[in-house]
Amino acid sequence: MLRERPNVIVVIGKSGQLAQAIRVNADPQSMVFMGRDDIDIVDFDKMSLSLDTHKITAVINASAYTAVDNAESDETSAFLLNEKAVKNLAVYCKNKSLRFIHVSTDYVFGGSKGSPYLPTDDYAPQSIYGASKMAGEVAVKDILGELGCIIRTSWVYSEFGNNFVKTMLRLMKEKPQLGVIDDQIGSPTSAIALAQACLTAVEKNISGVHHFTDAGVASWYDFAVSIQRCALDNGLLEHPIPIKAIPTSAYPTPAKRPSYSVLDKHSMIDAFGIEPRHWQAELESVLSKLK
Ligand SMILES: NC(=O)C1=CN([C@@H]2O[C@H](COP(=O)(O)OP(=O)(O)OC[C@H]3O[C@@H](n4cnc5c(N)ncnc54)[C@H](OP(=O)(O)O)[C@@H]3O)[C@@H](O)[C@H]2O)C=CC1
Ligand SMILES: Cc1cn([C@H]2C[C@H](O)[C@@H](COP(=O)(O)OP(=O)(O)O[C@H]3O[C@@H](C)C(=O)[C@@H](O)[C@H]3O)O2)c(=O)[nH]c1=O
Repeated sequence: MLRERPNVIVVIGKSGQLAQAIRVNADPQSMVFMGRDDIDIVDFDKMSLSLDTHKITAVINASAYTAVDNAESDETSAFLLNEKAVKNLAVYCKNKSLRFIHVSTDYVFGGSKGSPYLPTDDYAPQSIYGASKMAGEVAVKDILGELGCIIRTSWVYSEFGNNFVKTMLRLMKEKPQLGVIDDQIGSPTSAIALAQACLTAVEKNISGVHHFTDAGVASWYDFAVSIQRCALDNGLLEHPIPIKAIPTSAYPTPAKRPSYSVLDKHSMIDAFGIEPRHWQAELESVLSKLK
């Protein structure tokens, strides 16, 4: 006897930070995770064949080209994944009347506003990564209109994959001292909290552009100092090293990053009914899992 296929939410991405965080948050029976070995989202026909094997209620796109500095010399790959693949997913969702939750970044903004960016503020990406993510957002808006949901977030970290927290912990073990930029301001965000927001967007049928980050504001230097303090408190590090606050000019990188990219979360708090926790509380939770 043929068993009826269950309805599932498809998550594009498997080994990335957000994909793994969604897996921790969600009912495994109702989710299918598709990494790059399972689906070719850059080719519409191949992608459709893979998606057609499931009975889908919604698609969450947790995939992206996220190597900010590498994107400066690999624009083609960044746009393939952050624009073309997003277009493909949006068209598929439109054709099948599926909900599409897409995740974007604070790096679509320029950084000169000086007060928290609203979901409706103008784009001014400073990097190829930011420009490619902007192109993906524009595609979702054009193709799906108010049927799509874009969640912009920033400075994501977790116990999974690669991120600033893990880089800092490694460098704090290897180096006698560190210099960390203190004139780029944003909001660190736990992937676990972001995953919950993505699932809430599906559950509550939320559409439009919303900002989700942890509460509070920090420079990368503030974040590094807190990482070291928490890691010493819970035994992840044995001894402190000096951390020097440095200007952006003292840490040259291929990609330019916004000097200020705090995101205004009011529309998200109203629509999602989520009150984000402060980033320092989230940091303690994540570091306790790394012990
Ligand atoms: N990391 C951050 O600081 C921030 C991230 N964001 C956004 O959040 C989202 C999630 O980011 P995050 O979890 O950190 O990303 P990661 O870099 O941790 O993971 C990237 C994901 O993209 C998938 N992927 C990469 N290349 C391909 C490909 N060719 N085909 C299919 N899938 C592919 C990977 O698939 P696989 O599972 O097969 O490895 C992986 O699951 C992204 O949209 C990102 O732009 C926004 C702001 C900050
Ligand atoms: C390693 C290191 C970095 N830095 C600086 C460089 C940079 O300005 C900042 C952050 O460095 P990273 O390269 O780890 O982070 P970066 O890749 O810029 O992180 C970004 O990723 C993408 C995907 C996003 O969408 C953004 O929201 C943001 O999280 O810290 C130092 O000042 N000292 C250091 O020792």
